[in-house]
Amino acid sequence: MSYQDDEESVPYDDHPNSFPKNFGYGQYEGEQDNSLSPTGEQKPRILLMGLRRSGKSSIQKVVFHKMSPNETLFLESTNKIVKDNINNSSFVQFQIWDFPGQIDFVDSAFDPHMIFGGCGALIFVIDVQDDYSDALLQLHSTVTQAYKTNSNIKFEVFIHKVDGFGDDSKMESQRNIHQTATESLIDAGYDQIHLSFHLTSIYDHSIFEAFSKVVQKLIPQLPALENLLDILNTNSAIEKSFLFDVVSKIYIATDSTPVDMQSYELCCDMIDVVIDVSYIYGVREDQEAAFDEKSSSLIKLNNGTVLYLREVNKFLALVCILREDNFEHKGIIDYNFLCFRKAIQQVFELRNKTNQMLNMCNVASSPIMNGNNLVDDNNEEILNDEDN
Ligand SMILES: Nc1nc2c(ncn2[C@@H]2O[C@H](COP(=O)(O)OP(=O)(O)OP(=O)(O)O)[C@@H](O)[C@H]2O)c(=O)[nH]1
Repeated sequence: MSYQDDEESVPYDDHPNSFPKNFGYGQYEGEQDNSLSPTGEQKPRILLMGLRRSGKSSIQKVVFHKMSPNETLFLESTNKIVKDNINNSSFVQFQIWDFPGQIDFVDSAFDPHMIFGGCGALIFVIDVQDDYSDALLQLHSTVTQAYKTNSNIKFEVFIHKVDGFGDDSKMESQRNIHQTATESLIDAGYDQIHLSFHLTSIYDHSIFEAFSKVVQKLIPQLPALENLLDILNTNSAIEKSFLFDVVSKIYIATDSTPVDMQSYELCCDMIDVVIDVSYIYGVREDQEAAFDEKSSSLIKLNNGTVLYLREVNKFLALVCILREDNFEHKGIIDYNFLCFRKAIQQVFELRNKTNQMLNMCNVASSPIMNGNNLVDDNNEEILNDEDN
């Protein structure tokens, strides 16, 4: 068994809705692999696990590489661990490891510390269109093994391929899976393990919404971002606002009011429109990217609602939903937005400073921690040992 160090990215030109190279996630030919962020921080790792053909690679390709869902029909089975560096705005930096379905982690040949040690979240994908009893057994063994190694991991179960299911069947599958999985953990004495469940499909926005929630749990600054969005909403009569990572369309934060799926979908569609129109009409010869500080968009819906998008930085956009009447005070909204953008920059700067200081302290005082983080080289060794 070997692992592949970073994904062979699908060439961006192949996909009609793809971004140019300098706009995308992941690593491209010629770039260096680096499991550290530019500030020297160890990137959290997200593991994608589940049985064969459950849909792991499809999820990763659709969310982070703009592959259209239909193209995933032609994906070949993964036979190595595929690592993908997601290296975008400073809030969205992590590595995704896509595991082949046939790997058995309970097998003693694998060092669980190398796999689960630096892991932030473990996504276990269950194909709900198939008989999922084996998947539930594997979920149990994977989660318990991971928890024994690293109790800080967030466990996320994607009840996947729910397209074509009615609301009742979706709820029933979720109830069954939730009940069986949690009961088996409690019976085994692991009642402290918390599993989060998400109904997902690559054929609609549910996969982006679920990934948004996974990523948000890995952003320590989330409460600060939510607070800033709440303040912006209150002072600008905005009903709902999302801070989007433009490339993947996952939202890294929203205000404290509940998310309704329709609003999220509308905002995602708006991002698509803005990016597409920008790339058709907005790119000048001397420009690399069409999404810049002047990017903004306003869409009036026929129900008296307005969608308003503003660029926050190269990779982030704020998308707000508000009543048309309240948009009469556009000047105030724009002024408040500038204050919001400045505050976000300050959060970035503070985070970078803290990380640099922490790294200096770690280098000085904790060689063990560094050892634990140096997963790449060691991992290669360990997984190659399997071959021998
Ligand atoms: N209907 C439906 N099919 C899906 C969905 N996601 C993935 N698939 C299909 O499931 C099949 C397997 O997808 P893969 O992404 O290759 O599965 P995998 O888990 O990576 O498989 P291994 O690499 O063998 O472990 C493909 O034909 C996909 O098109 C979904 O949300 N709905």
